[in-house]
Amino acid sequence: MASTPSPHTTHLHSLISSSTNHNKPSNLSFFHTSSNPSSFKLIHSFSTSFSSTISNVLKTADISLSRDLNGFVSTPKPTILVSEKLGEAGLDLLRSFADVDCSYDLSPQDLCAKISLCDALIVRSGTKVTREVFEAAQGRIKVVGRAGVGIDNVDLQAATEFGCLVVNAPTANTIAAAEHGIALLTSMARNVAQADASMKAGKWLRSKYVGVSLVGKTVAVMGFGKVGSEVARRAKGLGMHVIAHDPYAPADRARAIGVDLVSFEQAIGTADFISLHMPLTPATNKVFNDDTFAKMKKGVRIINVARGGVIDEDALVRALDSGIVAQAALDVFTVEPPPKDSKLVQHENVTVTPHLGASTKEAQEGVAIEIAEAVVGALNGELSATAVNAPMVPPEVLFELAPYVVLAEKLGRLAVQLVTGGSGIQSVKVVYKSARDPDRLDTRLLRAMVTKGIIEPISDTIINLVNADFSAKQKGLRISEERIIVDSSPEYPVESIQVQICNVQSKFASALLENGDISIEGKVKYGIPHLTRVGPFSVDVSLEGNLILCKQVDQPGMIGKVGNILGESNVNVSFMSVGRTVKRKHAIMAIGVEEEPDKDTKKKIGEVSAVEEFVFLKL
Ligand SMILES: NC(=O)c1ccc[n+]([C@@H]2O[C@H](COP(=O)([O-])OP(=O)(O)OC[C@H]3O[C@@H](n4cnc5c(N)ncnc54)[C@H](O)[C@@H]3O)[C@@H](O)[C@H]2O)c1
Ligand SMILES: O=C(O)[C@H](O)COP(=O)(O)O
Repeated sequence: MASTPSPHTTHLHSLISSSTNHNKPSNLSFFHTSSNPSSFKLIHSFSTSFSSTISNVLKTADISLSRDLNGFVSTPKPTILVSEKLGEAGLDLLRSFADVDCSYDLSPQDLCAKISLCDALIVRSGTKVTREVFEAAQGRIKVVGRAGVGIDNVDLQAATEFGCLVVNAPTANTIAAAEHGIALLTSMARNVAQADASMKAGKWLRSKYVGVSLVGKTVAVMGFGKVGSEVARRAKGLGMHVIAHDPYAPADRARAIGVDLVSFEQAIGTADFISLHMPLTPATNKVFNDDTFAKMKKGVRIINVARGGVIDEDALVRALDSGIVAQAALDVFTVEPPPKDSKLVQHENVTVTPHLGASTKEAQEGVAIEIAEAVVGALNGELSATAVNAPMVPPEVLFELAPYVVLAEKLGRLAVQLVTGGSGIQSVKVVYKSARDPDRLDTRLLRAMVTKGIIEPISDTIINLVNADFSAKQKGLRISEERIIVDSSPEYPVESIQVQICNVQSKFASALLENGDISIEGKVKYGIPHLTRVGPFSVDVSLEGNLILCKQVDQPGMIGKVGNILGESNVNVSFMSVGRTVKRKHAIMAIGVEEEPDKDTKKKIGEVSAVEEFVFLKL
């Protein structure tokens, strides 16, 4: 195991892959700025120099998975523990390669007892792969395979710390989940489950179970990803009007199937049915709560085949009791299985299924094959396209790039927060200014970090060096790169990094360039990442804590006014910088703050007469 990582190396650890695939072309492109003779063009598949750099890194890394796996592969037969039911085709594939131990329904203690004898573990959503499991494995376990999409039952941080690769099977159960969503939608609308139960209890209640029709009704699909878009397609086939909310879905993908992308408020305020398909992330945790139920159309019907945690379940019971929500159909729960006396499960207007979304024969066979291939490949030391974490690598390996790695992620994270919800991000450009010869500057790690910064806040996928390009492609996100050679010291790998998000609307119009792209730029100064440009405005603040960007009329006293408001609310200002394009016209202030200002404080800043716009950004 590696020595304790520094904050910088933690980022590196999270990005280093287990091995590299020299054959896999990347979607990376470098573009030429013809006006600038020192820039260069390379429509790129991984360059030889790059591949060998990474490869060498992995070969020399004491704890690289490559090396662990190479060592492991030389042992006669690995052991794979399968802790939940897996399709036979997947099991056959595993058995042809390893000793397979199918032990279902293990207690946490039994799992911990077995794990030190296993090289890989395959689970579904029912097994909690906790830090204790990795501790108990005593370094033997190399791969955890999640036979499905959601990886919220695996402690990814612990897996990464213990050098264990986690892979999932993200595509094989999409249709099954979408079909289950539609099954719940239609059966809920016609009270199928309730009517069935009443008949089995000897009753014949024709007038009690009059349903509602679907044709012409509006369904809001919340989360327009793989499952959401398939649900939308099917709902259109039922004659429904389909709208969707997904701040990060491309509008043209929605348009192609006749779906309007709308804001969260519009979606929940106009829909007759709301179908949930977003991942469980800190941003979506309990996003359906008392406040949001109150904004819904009275009598709305809710379907959840995503994750229980996106709904505040107590609030849903209240909304059902008050009639705001007429019915709910739920496949997933905050705690699974839910308590037997759960008011939600027992509610007469609620239809429930025990997390069956992915449970069709076809999906389970598909998932089993997908995960078996991924686990066997990983045990053979191959690059996995569905890796969701990465093993740790010693800090010295990419020490030089460490502060730039942090800068790249923070710029991505900041840029994505400047996008107005509903805009849909399709194209991102990363511009590196460097004095280095291009062959001596490996930007794949930096690009992966920008990708990580952009995607992680909007997804439950952990982005690393292995899966950054794959994840961007899956989300329809094109990341292009430009390198501009500048006349400075080649001692430093990068002079500046600029992140541009193309053709989107921004919450903070001052971050837009003339061509309509959001643009932010940063540098590393004394080892610390700094924000140095927002749109056309130069600033200089270190990227630590949180940030307020504020555009105001360039006049005396503005720093004091905003500073006072923050001070009165006990918000500590850590850094501050003012930039302007033309004297006495407009300026922007970049203010580093340690705490997030509360609603009132933000309101007061917005009310300062010379403040034209401002935004709070989490780093
Ligand atoms: N019930 C089941 O058995 C079952 C089966 C498959 C998938 N799932 C769950 O369904 C969900 C979707 O799976 P998927 O394969 O479609 O994933 P996906 O990543 O393809 O799609 C998720 C979409 O949600 C969007 N999103 C992120 N944050 C959002 C927000 N705040 N508001 C609205 N949209 C947001 C993303 O941009 C993305 O387009 C996941 O939670 C997954 O675990 C459940
Ligand atoms: O995230 C998923 O893939 C689904 O929730 C399916 O979970 P399961 O494998 O436990 O059925």
